[in-house]
Amino acid sequence: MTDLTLRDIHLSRGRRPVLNGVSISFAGGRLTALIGPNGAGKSSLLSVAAGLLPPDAGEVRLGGEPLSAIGRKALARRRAYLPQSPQVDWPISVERVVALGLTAHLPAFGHLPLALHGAIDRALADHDLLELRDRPATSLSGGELARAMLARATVADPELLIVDEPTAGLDPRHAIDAVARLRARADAGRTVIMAIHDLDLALRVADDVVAVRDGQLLAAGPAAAILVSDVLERLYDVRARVVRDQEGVSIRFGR
Ligand SMILES: Nc1ncnc2c1ncn2[C@@H]1O[C@H](COP(=O)(O)OP(=O)(O)OP(=O)(O)O)[C@@H](O)[C@H]1O
Repeated sequence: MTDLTLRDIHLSRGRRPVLNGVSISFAGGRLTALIGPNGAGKSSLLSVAAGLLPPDAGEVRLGGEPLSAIGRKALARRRAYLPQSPQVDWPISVERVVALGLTAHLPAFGHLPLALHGAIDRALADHDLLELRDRPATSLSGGELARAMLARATVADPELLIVDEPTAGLDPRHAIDAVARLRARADAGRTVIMAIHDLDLALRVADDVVAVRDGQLLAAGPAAAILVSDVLERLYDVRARVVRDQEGVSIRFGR
């Protein structure tokens, strides 16, 4: 299993400091939820963790190796990243969108190897996309496109999976299915990190929670220790109550 470690990360965007000395380790085989208010720096942190945005200072290591020392193709084979608002700019089929997630595993020329067809079929089925496989991705609804993009990010079963708001735009059934599949990937030994605003879903599946505010870590640890009133009130500046009943645990916010 592969750990991802960030050490003393500093990042400015448009001259504004957005990450100020973030150090954190994401353990292999665990699902970590990254939470925090709008503009806290979650997406920036995930982009740095994925090796897509070089930090101004600090270092990211994957399995002990600096990301900067891992070749681009090798990194593309080992990690997948789902951006916050993915887009498709031209009308390729849903099946082709999902197949793009296998690009780093393909020979440079020739047909898609038969062995990879099964992975595409599984990803389409997992994300309830079988009936949409031949539709142009540009014709999908917001939630359907979000599912196609999640299928693309997961089709190669990467050892490091970084997803930015994977449930945004999904209805309750698809959102629950999506986080359950992320949970299953962590159970299979992958390192899974998701930024998420739906804390009830985070409570349901996350092993660990990392709370970020103003570009700094406010708290990090096991989900049950971080998703508590005191931490959530300091994180979001609203009243927060963790409610336990026969249905399970949920979080209620109020002002
Ligand atoms: N391309 C950019 N240029 C300049 N500033 C940026 C850029 N992208 C993000 N920022 C700023 O960086 C800060 C952190 O943004 P980031 O997207 O990482 O926050 P976030 O925690 O993911 O927020 P949200 O919950 O709203 O998605 C914000 O102040 C944002 O305005």
